[in-house]
Amino acid sequence: MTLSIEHVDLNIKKDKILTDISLELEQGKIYGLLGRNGAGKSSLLSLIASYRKTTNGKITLDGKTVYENDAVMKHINFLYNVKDASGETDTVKEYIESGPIYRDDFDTDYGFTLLKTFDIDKDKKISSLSQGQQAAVNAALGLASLSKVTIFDEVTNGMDAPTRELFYSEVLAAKDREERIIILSTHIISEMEHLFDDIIMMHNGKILLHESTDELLEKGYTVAGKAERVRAFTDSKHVINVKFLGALQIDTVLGKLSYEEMDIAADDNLDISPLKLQEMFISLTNSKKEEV
Ligand SMILES: Nc1ncnc2c1ncn2[C@@H]1O[C@H](COP(=O)(O)OP(=O)(O)OP(=O)(O)O)[C@@H](O)[C@H]1O
Repeated sequence: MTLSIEHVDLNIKKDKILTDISLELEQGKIYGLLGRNGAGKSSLLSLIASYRKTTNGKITLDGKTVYENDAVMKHINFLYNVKDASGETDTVKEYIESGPIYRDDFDTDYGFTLLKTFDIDKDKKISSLSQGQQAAVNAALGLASLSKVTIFDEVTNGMDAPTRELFYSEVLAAKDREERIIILSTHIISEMEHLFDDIIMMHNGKILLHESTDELLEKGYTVAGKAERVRAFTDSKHVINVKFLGALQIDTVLGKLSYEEMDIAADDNLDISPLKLQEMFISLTNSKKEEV
């Protein structure tokens, strides 16, 4: 199964929201969709879910057009946080039980198991749940509908740390069990980095990069130590980020280190660590962009 996005533009009135987006997403992978506020993540996701029509270009699942095609759209599930659930009259139980009405791949038993996992009282009204509990119910709906393409747009917002951890485990299990395409858009990068097979970074309505997480993080390293020693070590290198923690300087560098350089770093008491996705994201989405 392949989800293809080909040369997609989205204009709203005179504003160019998305420009020439092309991506190919494969089954059995979790994609981390990253971008600063307003980068265009939700806009792109709403096009994949057929909530909007592309201005140009096309989106297909296994070659079949997604937009206004019920046979394809039923395989795509888009979960996002509802800002105001005060109008919801259903209980959590009724909400989960109505899942199969909307999605024929909905696993009601799994939905109830997830409620227990997330410690949600199924007899409570949706409108009476806290923000984090509503987010957990939303996540349960997305996981329990076994859609081939499952999109979670910042669904962890409001969840506490233990609930987020439980959600991450369920996402990983769902990917392995059903070989889904799972797209997670998030700002909690460092915490979710381990989930992502691939990273898609967006900036100003365009794709900045799409790479496997492993390959991306092999493109550089960080050097930490006494400021003057770090500066001397990275002087002729491609530094994309500099951070200070007290007397410690931490440089993020693109490129590979030779064995000789590693020996020099060790002699200078410098700590060399793998690249961190969050540091890379911050520097790449600064106004002054770097090529990777
Ligand atoms: N209905 C709309 N009308 C006009 N502009 C819109 C509309 N929806 C979104 N935009 C604009 O499109 C751009 C991308 O918004 P989008 O919500 O896709 O970003 P995002 O990456 O999801 O941001 P965030 O991380 O803040 O949720 C923003 O500049 C936003 O103002």
